[in-house]
Amino acid sequence: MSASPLTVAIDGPSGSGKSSVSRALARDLGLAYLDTGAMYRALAWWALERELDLQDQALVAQAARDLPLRISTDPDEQALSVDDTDVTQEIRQTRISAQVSAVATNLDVRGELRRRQREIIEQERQRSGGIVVEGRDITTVVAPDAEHRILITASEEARLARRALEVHGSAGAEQLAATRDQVVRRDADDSTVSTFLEAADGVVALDTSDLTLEQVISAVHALVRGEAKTVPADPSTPHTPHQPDQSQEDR
Ligand SMILES: Nc1ncnc2c1ncn2[C@@H]1O[C@H](COP(=O)(O)OP(=O)(O)OP(=O)(O)O)[C@@H](O)[C@H]1O
Ligand SMILES: Nc1ccn([C@H]2C[C@H](O)[C@@H](COP(=O)(O)O)O2)c(=O)n1
Repeated sequence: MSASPLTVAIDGPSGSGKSSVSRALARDLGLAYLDTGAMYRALAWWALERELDLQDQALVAQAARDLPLRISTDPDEQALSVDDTDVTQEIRQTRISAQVSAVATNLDVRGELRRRQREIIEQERQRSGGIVVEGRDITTVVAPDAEHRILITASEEARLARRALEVHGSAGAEQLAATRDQVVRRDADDSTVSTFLEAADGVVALDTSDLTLEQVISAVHALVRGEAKTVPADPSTPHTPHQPDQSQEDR
């Protein structure tokens, strides 16, 4: 356990590799791990299970407040349950990936899930010495004061290929086309409410398009150890201390 509590905030678009990298980092450093995307997926699963209209903003926001969610913060145990039903596998289904943005773009839902995320972060800073948290708005809104803030990016082409390989076992034209909705359309929808396609001020951007997963994990370790320099998003502009992003809804 490190001497003072540590939060590592990691954001990035779909298929950039943030979950794989965050889990590995947490495991290596003996920290807790929080997959915030899984929380949005769990809510989408529960709302669909209860046959709610995902377009009904007030109804889905109430579901978010009522959501009986338990999520593991152990990087070695991907476990998530809703009302004692284990949904760890079900939330990864294509039908959830296809519809989750409808709940993730509901601002009242975001307010409630962010509140829960901050609570978990605080608990784990006390209990485990720190946490690696990943999502779309962690570096900017959920934990803008995190000790380390990293945006993991990759070209659209690389992200499509990674996801196609993961879901379909190959990245031919047919598989890439089938993956497009889960990556490109979803990012377009999700980026209407969060900034994760470009690094905010003070956030280190790491382009992983041409890196293996192992190389990315090493690069992130170096950043956290302080061996790599923290750079502003645009190296041509002078670095100014981070101010929490006031432009994004923070409820
Ligand atoms: N640098 C890399 N090179 C090759 N494959 C990678 C790399 N990083 C991750 N992957 C693979 O890409 C796939 C997507 O990775 P991962 O699930 O970590 O992405 P993500 O950013 O969390 O996506 P999402 O937000 O959609 O859940 C996984 O199969 C993972 O093993
Ligand atoms: N902090 C977050 C985390 C996730 N989302 C959205 C974006 C996705 O459509 C969905 C599921 O995330 P994934 O499991 O694919 O990483 O949740 C968000 O808006 N903010």
